[in-house]
Amino acid sequence: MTLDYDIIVIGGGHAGCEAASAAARLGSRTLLLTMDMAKLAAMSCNPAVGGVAKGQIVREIDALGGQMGRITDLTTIQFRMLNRSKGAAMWSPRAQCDKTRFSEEWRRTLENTWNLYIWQDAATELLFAPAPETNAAPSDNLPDETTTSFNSAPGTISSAAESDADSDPTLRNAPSAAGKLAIRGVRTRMGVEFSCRKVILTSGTFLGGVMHCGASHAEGGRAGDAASHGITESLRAIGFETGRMKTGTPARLDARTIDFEILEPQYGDENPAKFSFSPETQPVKEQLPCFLVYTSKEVHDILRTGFDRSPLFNGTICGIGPRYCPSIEDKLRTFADKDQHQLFLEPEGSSTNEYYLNGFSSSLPWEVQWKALHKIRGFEDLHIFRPGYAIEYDYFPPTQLHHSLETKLVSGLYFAGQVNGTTGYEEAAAQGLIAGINAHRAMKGESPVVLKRDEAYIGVLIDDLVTKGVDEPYRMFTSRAEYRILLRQDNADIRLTPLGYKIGLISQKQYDHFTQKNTFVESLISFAREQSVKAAEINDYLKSVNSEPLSQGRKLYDILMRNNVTFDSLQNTLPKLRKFIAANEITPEAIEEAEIQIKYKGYIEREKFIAEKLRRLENIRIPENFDFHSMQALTIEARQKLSRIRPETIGQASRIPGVSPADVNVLLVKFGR
Ligand SMILES: Cc1cc2nc3c(=O)[nH]c(=O)nc-3n(C[C@H](O)[C@H](O)[C@H](O)COP(=O)(O)OP(=O)(O)OC[C@H]3O[C@@H](n4cnc5c(N)ncnc54)[C@H](O)[C@@H]3O)c2cc1C
Ligand SMILES: NC(=O)c1ccc[n+]([C@@H]2O[C@H](COP(=O)([O-])OP(=O)(O)OC[C@H]3O[C@@H](n4cnc5c(N)ncnc54)[C@H](O)[C@@H]3O)[C@@H](O)[C@H]2O)c1
Repeated sequence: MTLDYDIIVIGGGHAGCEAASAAARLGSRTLLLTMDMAKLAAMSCNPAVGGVAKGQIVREIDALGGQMGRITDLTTIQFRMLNRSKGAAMWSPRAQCDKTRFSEEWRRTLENTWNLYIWQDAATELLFAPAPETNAAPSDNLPDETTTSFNSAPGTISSAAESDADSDPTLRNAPSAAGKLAIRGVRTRMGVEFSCRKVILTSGTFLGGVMHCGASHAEGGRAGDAASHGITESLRAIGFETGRMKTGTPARLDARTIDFEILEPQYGDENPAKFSFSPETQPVKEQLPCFLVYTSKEVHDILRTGFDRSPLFNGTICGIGPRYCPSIEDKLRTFADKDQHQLFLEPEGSSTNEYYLNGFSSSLPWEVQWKALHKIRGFEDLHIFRPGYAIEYDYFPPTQLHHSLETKLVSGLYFAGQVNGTTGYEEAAAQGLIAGINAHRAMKGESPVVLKRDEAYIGVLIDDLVTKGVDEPYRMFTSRAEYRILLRQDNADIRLTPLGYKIGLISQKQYDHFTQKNTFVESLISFAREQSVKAAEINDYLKSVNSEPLSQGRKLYDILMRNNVTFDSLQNTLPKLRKFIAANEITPEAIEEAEIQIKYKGYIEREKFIAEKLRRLENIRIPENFDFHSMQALTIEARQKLSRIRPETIGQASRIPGVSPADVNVLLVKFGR
């Protein structure tokens, strides 16, 4: 018996859950095939969402109509806006989550998504067929009449998506049939064969997973889960490149055995914000503290006694590890002169005694971890639920993907998440969302959504992956983005919600909420532009915030451009401002947005100008099958790299490592207008 779906998502992690949710909500009959449905969107490592640059990604996911922000809000136990003291471009929301409730909330969401079916099993083989000459038309995608379906109800597609797709530059032309093979189905460990038109592979750290703790090593996708075999082999057999990467996690500790009285607490924000732009979630009400603890020379000395048995150092693990989330043994090597490292002790939930020790990731023998941890102040009587371990797994170099996240070798096959060499829940979820959207759009014969580098961190992430590839687990940083002032967490909705609405993921209600916020922002900015303020009215206030007093009246707008001057504090001084805000019921989010737009206007305009100038290169397309080897004027290295990556535009070609400005000029002479 064969079961048929439009789209099959393999893996119910952060990427797979977003992919399945998006594809089904857009109208594709979707199957989420995952090894354990009790662990949907499981947080394999730290129970936190967001942080520097990752928080911006979560806001973007939410603005496009994804779920991660909403589910984080529903399960937050501590919220902090990191980098508040820096400029708005650096503000990064971060939430500590209740790990169990996060996963449960995802399960509730997916189980109640129409058009989405879950099957608990392991995919062991991908099934291929010869690719049609061109991308299949929607009518070719009807299920085979001879196959059996659970439910034949057709999905609905937003009409806005269909009418506007071609006029929106974000929705680029679909790649034509991506090679000689097309995906046609999946076979599972239980021997079930599913047929489908699209597959999104999101199997995370599970492919060929091997876990290490000292000399002990065992197969597994993460602690408590089996590894997954068969997929890598079936892809390698048809020409995919694969590699090995590694990552690690720290010990989990029993709160009953920690002396919290002597530890330094770290509380959440007094007025916590939240991730989702939707009014349907609220900021966390009752927060739990994290705690700071510190290693010492004594702790380091004990850890060093295990180095010869650390699989990271004795050659047992050869995969490439994350430079930016190093293990404690890596830190001792890199910073050999430091006698102390700060660690964060984070609760894993509100109804568990389990604590996560952020910064102490390790694969040292468990007894070395145990002894060293007992020397940390506050941990003298510690009980450890489980020691830290490292894991090695297969990934697929992401230069094998189009920007749509469809593979270049197999039409209809998409990769998203850690299988693409990234690390982090947020990076995975973002890719899952885009792959889900694009697999659905390809089903309908519509062009893929490709976000540009000046539109979203998600655009930067995917462009970096497919253009530059990865030589270590890729995590997002603000420094990876050229246009940080444009890509702020506060304006993710302005950047992306119109697109989310257009493609059909943002509801009318949410869109109306968004337009209302914009109206508030604009009216407040206009008010500030129009209102003059007399020196006598405001000088006392200005002195109180260490700002130069006025010698004559000025527009409110000009005063707001100064440091330390905020709408909030000005409301007490200027009754007309207070009345305007109250009469128009302007929300705190809109006030904050208006203030950021006023304060950063000059910077924002400068970045927009540069982005516009450089966009010219993004719009010059390179023909799909162009023979770069025929261009003698290019360096040999450029010819090789361009032939391998096959950039779609001159902008993308210019970002490929090894393609010089001189090579770009050669391409411009050939293809420039
Ligand atoms: C030990 C460890 C430490 C980590 N440390 C951190 C950290 O501190 N912070 C952080 O952000 N990230 C960390 N990561 C990585 C983080 O877990 C991933 O980046 C993130 O979960 C990736 O999401 P994903 O959806 O790509 O894959 P995963 O979350 O790994 O999900 C993969 C899913 O696919 C399913 N699956 C796999 N193979 C198959 C198959 N053949 N058939 C059906 N289903 C399948 C699995 O059951 C699972 O549900 C760590 C991971 C591990 C294991
Ligand atoms: N192997 C992996 O895949 C892996 C392993 C570990 C971490 N990570 C990722 O890296 C991130 C950790 O990186 P990070 O150290 O830059 O943290 P972060 O991005 O969460 O926060 C940035 C900074 O905020 C500060 N901070 C404040 N409170 C904190 C708290 N309770 N916990 C942690 N930091 C806090 C720290 O100074 C930290 O450096 C995780 O959020 C995770 O996404 C990935």
